[in-house]
Order: sequence, then structure tokens, then C-alpha cells
Amino acid sequence: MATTTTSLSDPSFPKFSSPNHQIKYRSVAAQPRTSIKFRPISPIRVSIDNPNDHVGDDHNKKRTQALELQLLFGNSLSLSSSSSSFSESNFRESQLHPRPLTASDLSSVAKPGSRIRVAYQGVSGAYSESAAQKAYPNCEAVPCEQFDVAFQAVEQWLVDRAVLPIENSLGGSIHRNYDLLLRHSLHIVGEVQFSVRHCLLANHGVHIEELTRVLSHPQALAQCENTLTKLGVVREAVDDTAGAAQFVAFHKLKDTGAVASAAAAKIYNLNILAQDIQDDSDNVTRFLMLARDPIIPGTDRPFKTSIVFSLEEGPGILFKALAVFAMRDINLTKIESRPQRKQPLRSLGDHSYGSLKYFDYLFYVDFQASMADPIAQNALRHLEEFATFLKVLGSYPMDVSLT
Ligand SMILES: O=C(O)C(=O)C[C@]1(C(=O)O)C=C[C@@H](O)C=C1
Repeated sequence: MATTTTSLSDPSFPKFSSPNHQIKYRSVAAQPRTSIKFRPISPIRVSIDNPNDHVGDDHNKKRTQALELQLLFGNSLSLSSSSSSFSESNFRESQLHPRPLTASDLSSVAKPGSRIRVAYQGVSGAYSESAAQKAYPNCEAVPCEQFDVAFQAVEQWLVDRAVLPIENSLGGSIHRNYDLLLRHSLHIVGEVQFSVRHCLLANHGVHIEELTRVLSHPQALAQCENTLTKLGVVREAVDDTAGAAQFVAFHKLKDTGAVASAAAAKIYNLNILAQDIQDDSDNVTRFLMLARDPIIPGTDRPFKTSIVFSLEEGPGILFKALAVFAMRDINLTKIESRPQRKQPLRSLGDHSYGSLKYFDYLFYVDFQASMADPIAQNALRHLEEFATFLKVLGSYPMDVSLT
């Protein structure tokens, strides 16, 4: 059955309001990738330029002002990519409460008593929110509309960390986040394995036979392929599972259900028509914990290291690359290849039978060793000898809680 994409762009639909955090996010779908927009609750308005555009004094001043205001007013911060600077009254207000930044404000470690702020993609009730809570118990989970908004929220000091999905045991890799890992400058500081148990939700009084359409995140729809095929419903992809539940509830739909968590059913007052509808009871999503600074890797417990590299084209070159790990007995836990965005095709010049073009790939590899271990350092030194590009994305403790 075909999967279509639904835009939840009905202006009356309360997008990304977070009752817990009093932050309202405005859709950034129509904005350039590098912009981040928040609808203000308080009259405070701050403007931050795209950090990639320029990193001059002016930018740094605005960044400091934004951080200062965030420290003064917490969640009431509003960001806009427009060029207007923050208003005079806000400026006066910040002058009334001068609060010089200290070195500890700039450190990525949460102050005692303050809750660490963790960005996740989706709205309240999303699996990503639960994963953020598992990664950072008692954190303040901050909803973001898109993955790149979560990346930017960390980069711009609006939050301390982001927790984002990278792969699922049934649906496979979340390619968008592989690409974003390279386009942004965050470090992987941990991982979380989260058991995903999907429910079929509908408004109270609606029976399963009445459903003609089911909304959810594309990964969730893929993980429930068998159940949804048996039901014979049209599947529609939306930004996140909890957003689907919110939409069904807000519009009081009678013919449409949502695949989402039991937590989402409770939050949006929906009925659970069926539980554990994923194709396999072992349905696990692996999430990455991302921060502005890397952690210092240890050897006191099992560590994993994530790298990305590219290679020259040629027979056996990938075999040779992976051999640097095999010959040192280093276990690989994941390999993913993505076409290089900047140079997706490589031309191998003229041959008698014409010019050959190959896909030019980036290889993402996770291996089971810490960068504090000389064996891992030697393996990467060896790989560096012939890789055309190599970057360590992070070396972090493995989550062994589900094993
Ligand atoms: O939509 C959600 O609830 C999410 O947290 C996103 C997401 C994903 O991107 O894979 C997370 C876990 C599940 O695999 C399904 C969806």
C-alpha cells in the first residue's frame, strides 16, 4: 500500500507547543536550513545570524547576548533568523539585571541543581523524548520540529545536549542524521538503546474496522508493516509519532488512527485499539547523545567509537580499509555508506568504452574500542595512510542495558 506524506500545516493546529516547557516552536519547514525560529511566549526577542555565515565580532556579540538572555529568562527565549536585533526594552531589562558570564556558564556540564536541557525531535510523547529521559534522567526534554533544529539548538547554546535516533532494528538507518552529523560540528558522547513498543491509537468510540488511514513517523510505519497491511489502511507519513496522535485527537478524526506510544495515548487522550503492533517484539531504536564538546574516552568499561571516512576508488580498497580493524581484532558493530553530497559522482576519465562514473561514498563505521586504547589509535593511524578523509565523530560508553 502506498505511503504518502501529510503536512500538518493546518494553521489552527497547535504545532509544537510544549505544555511542560512553555516554549512554542514555529514551523521551520519553509525556512532556510540554517535558521531556527521560536515563537516567543514573553515579549523577549533575540536575533542570531546563521553561525556559518560569518564568525566576526558582531556574531559573537549576538551569541553572547542570546546566551545572557537565556540565562536570565530561561525558556522564554525566542530566536529568529531575521536581521532585527533584540528590542530596546529587552536590552534595558538585561542591563537592569547584569549577570556576567562565567567560565562555568560556558562549560557543557550542568550546574548542580539545574536540570540539563536536552533537545529531541518531535512533540511530547515521542519515543525520542523517552530516549532523552533514559539518556539523561530528570533532564528537561526540549521538543524540536526537525533534526537539524535539534543540532542547531545545541550549537547555539539553547540546550546542553541532543538525543537523536540513528538506527532501528527493524527499519534500519536514519540516513538524515548520518548526513547531519557531518554537516554540523557536534560530538557523539553516548548512545541509548530504546525498546520501541507501538500502539494503534484512535479517538474514543472509534472501532478498528472504521479506520481507513493511519498516520505516523515513516520509521514507525515501516516497523508495523505487517499489521498495517493486514488492516488494509492507507499510511501517511508525518514528522513524529506523537505529532500524529496529537493531530488525530485535535481534529477528532473518526476514520484515522495513529501509530504511537502508550504515553502519547495518555497525553492526547486517545484510545489504545491495539498494543505491540510492531513486526517483531524486539524492536529497538539506537539513539545518539550529542554535545558541543567530546568526552574524554576511558578504558574502564566497554566503549564504542564512531568514525566517517572516504576512500579512493579501486578494487579491494574498502576491504583494505576494514582490514585495519580486522588485523587488530577490533569488532565492527555498524557500517553505513552515504553518497558524498558535495561530489556525489566521481569520473574515472576516458576509457575506450567511454568515461566511467562511480558513486563517491562516505563510510560511517562504529567499532568496539575506545580511542584511549592504543590499538584503536594505531588502527586509525593506519587507515589515515590511505583514506582521503577521516573524522572521529565520538568515542563513548556503549549502552549495554538491553543486552
Ligand atoms: O516519532 C517518534 O516518536 C520518534 O521518536 C522518532 C522515531 C525515529 O525517528 O525512528 C524514533 C523511534 C522509533 O523508531 C520511531 C520513530
